[in-house]
Amino acid sequence: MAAFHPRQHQLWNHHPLHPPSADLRRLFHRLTIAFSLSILCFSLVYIFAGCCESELTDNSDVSARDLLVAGSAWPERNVSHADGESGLEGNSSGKEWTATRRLPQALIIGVKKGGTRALLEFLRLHPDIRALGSEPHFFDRHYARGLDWYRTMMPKALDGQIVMEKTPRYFVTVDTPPRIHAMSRDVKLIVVVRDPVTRAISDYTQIISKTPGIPSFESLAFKNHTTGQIDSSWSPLWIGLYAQHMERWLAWFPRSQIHLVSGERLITDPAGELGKVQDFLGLQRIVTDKHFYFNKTKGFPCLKKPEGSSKPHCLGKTKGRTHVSIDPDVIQKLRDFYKPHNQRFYQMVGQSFEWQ
Ligand SMILES: Nc1ncnc2c1ncn2[C@@H]1O[C@H](COP(=O)(O)OS(=O)(=O)O)[C@@H](OP(=O)(O)O)[C@H]1O
Repeated sequence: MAAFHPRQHQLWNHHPLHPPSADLRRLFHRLTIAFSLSILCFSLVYIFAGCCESELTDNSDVSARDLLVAGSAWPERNVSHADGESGLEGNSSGKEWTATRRLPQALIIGVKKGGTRALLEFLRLHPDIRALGSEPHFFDRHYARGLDWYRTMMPKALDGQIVMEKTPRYFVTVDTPPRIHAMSRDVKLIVVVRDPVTRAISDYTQIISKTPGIPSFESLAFKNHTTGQIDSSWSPLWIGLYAQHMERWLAWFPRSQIHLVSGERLITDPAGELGKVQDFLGLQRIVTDKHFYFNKTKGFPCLKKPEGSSKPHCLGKTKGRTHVSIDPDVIQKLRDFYKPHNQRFYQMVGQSFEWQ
């Protein structure tokens, strides 16, 4: 049997020298301390549990900041996952409990090989942006899963933060504009466009790196090499018919709701392009030239001193790689082919990109 502590005894059978009110005061005092300690313990458990949860969920979709801290390359994922967290703790200053998963208010819809990853990763430095790191391919591949599924893919965001994702294939998928319109007629759309000839070579460089031994660029680009007839149905060339794709978007969204980023200027003047994107999104210009430096070895702008790290960082090896070499005659034929398409595109969007 447990011994009865004399002090406990004292509490209930008060000493004749101590009046009952003094005992009660002491009891009250002890209860107050015990209560405060239990609140403190509870809060600590809650805080630590919260931290662990965000660490675990962030693993499935590593944020630029996480990778910068970890010292590895930026992610290039095509795999979607419900826990697409990205830098929540960085952006929300420990306010996770008020953050919710919402449908995106802004989308980077294209173009493939335009510089979409660089744009997304640079935008993610903005505290008012919460962006999914992977490409969810909801409107082009997973639409049947429904908007609730899509919402669960999104990172948690606080009120006032803009939720966004990038899937470059949206730009060229016929069903996508009406589907996005059905989700939100106010969504802001961003397209990074790049010289369609360079873009096609970049695309082919990636394809051949994944499927070595495929036919040469030339044999795929021409229906008939001798007559010089271009095969514009070949995906790397077809994607570059920007006017054709843009026309479908403009049937659903006003021009003012679509912002075009120059893929070329994103490389030569990332801060300038980022400034315009932040204006378009109605955000304060927080990502500025202070964030970038030009890495001569890589030949691309990289992040100078990202938040949470003292080390500069560049995009991974598959971004900004050496292109396969193409015969200058073939390049000229492609330039001639794209010329009228580019002119139509400039007229349609009221903006020139000065591709040759
Ligand atoms: N800062 C920086 N660092 C590295 N690369 C940069 C950067 N800014 C733009 N780019 C260009 O981005 C091209 C890849 O485009 P995407 O990210 O849209 O490709 S993808 O569609 O997601 O596969 C990639 O194409 P390639 O040069 O052909 O590799 C780059 O030219």
